[in-house]
Amino acid sequence: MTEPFGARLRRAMDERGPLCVGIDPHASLLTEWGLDDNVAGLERFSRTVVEALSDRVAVFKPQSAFFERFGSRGVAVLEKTVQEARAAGALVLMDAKRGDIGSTMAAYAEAFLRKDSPLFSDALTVSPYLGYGSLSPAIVLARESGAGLFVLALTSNPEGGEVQHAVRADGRNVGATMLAHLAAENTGEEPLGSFGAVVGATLGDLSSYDLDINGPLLAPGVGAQGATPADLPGVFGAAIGNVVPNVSRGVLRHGPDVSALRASAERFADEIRSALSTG
Ligand SMILES: O=C(O)c1cc(=O)[nH]c(=O)n1[C@@H]1O[C@H](COP(=O)(O)O)[C@@H](O)[C@H]1O
Repeated sequence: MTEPFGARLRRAMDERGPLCVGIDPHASLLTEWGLDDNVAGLERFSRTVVEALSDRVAVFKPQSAFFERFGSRGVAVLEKTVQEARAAGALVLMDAKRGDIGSTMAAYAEAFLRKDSPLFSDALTVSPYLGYGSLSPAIVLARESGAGLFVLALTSNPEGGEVQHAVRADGRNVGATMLAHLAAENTGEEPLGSFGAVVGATLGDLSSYDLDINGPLLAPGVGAQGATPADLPGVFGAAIGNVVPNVSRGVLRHGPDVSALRASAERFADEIRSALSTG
């Protein structure tokens, strides 16, 4: 049986540091890299990022939309990117933010979390806003495959609050409710549960939330969205040890030069390390 995602992630974070680099081939980045905004450019971009960083970052997070915009040939590049990154020793978190009624969610789970699927990834981002229970087919298959999920709880964008801060009849807000579901999912798991939350690094002090979910906290927003590694202890408090900060454009804008990409990722990794030690 495959070792559960949470255990594999914990080891990767301990060995390599917790940085997650996003593979987000924006059209503007392809142009900045001197590449054409087409499938060949997409392929070159993704391969360069994987080759530059797969021996040093804990996790890659390819953003599916940037591949889907090229249709089936873009998805073929995504498949190759996932497979090459995993073969090179990095974990892959597929950022596809899937969410649907349970019976359809089962098919999304098959696409990304069934071990022999062409897009099988170590973990998948999912949206719980059709109700946390609608995610249950993905949770079941993730457990079976030794994969993980990252559930959108408190997102980094300013618009997220209208949904996530909404207060329920029991007085708890929606984001806090998602965190509580995840804590229940991860109960008793060691060294770390496989069911993570997405919690933006841009959100400021989150001490009113219980972030102790015994699972990873994906923290997007570092770099282009304005958060810095030094902000992380103030945002995550005692949960800092389980935070996986994501940087996409902040690193990617340094390409296509491989050593510049590496230097940028190392800088973020160093800043994160010192934030963790002071946090
Ligand atoms: O789930 C995510 O990855 C995500 C959640 C969130 O709340 N905010 C957020 O920015 N993201 C993703 O994280 C990445 C952030 O990219 P940069 O702003 O370029 O670092 C993008 O791929 C977003 O889609």
